[in-house]
Amino acid sequence: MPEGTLAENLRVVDGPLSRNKLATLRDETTGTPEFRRAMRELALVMVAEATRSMPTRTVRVRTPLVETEVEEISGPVCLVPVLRAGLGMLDGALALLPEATVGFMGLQRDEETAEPVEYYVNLPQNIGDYLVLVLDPMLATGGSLSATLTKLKEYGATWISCLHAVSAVPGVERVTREHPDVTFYTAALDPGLDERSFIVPGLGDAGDRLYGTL
Ligand SMILES: O=P(O)(O)OC[C@H]1O[C@H](OP(=O)(O)OP(=O)(O)O)[C@H](O)[C@@H]1O
Ligand SMILES: O=c1cc[nH]c(=O)[nH]1
Ligand SMILES: [Mg+2]
Repeated sequence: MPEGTLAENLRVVDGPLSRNKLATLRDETTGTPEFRRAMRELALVMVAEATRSMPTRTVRVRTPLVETEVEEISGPVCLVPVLRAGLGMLDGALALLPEATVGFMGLQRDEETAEPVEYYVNLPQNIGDYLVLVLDPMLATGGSLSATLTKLKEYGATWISCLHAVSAVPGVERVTREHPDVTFYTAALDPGLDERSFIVPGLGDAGDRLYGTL
């Protein structure tokens, strides 16, 4: 997906700060504590960007001087980390959105087929009332995200944005086409996948690097 042909619902968040965090994440010499910290900090950047498109409402407050109009995000937010690796972005997201509800989507790719296998789902029943932010550092084939979005829509979610550290072009093409009503934010857009469906250049297995299970 060369520049200029990016899907309309894809935003590449590639300012100096996210590039800097990605540099740490991509480097194979980065150990688990530093990797975890960089992922948390990248989540702060991504959430700040993704919340720009959230609807707001005007409310009145009193400053120490006068009454004035201010804006606040109009609606509760539900964060949905895709287990495990999505948990690496949760703490950063909660730092900016401390009142958010958290739903969980448990998926693990089959190592042979790279197809996602669902093992745990815990989402609010009234998720249709929420602005939903899906957290998952890696978007590779798009299979895990596609399953997540299908499940969220089955539960009634309508406003959904997805936040990723690294996305591969084939996966992005799939999810942006299948879900034109969802907005996808990624810090990096990598060209492809290897024979095991790992993103190249990528950063390796995000879950293993976050939790030391290499
Ligand atoms: O786009 P896809 O091809 O579906 O690949 C992306 C998925 O792979 C990783 O999870 P993984 O299955 O490794 O589980 P883990 O987070 O528990 O390690 C990642 O966090 C995504 O959920
Ligand atoms: O490159 C990849 C692909 C899927 N999951 C990961 O953690 N990394
Ligand atoms: Mg993994």
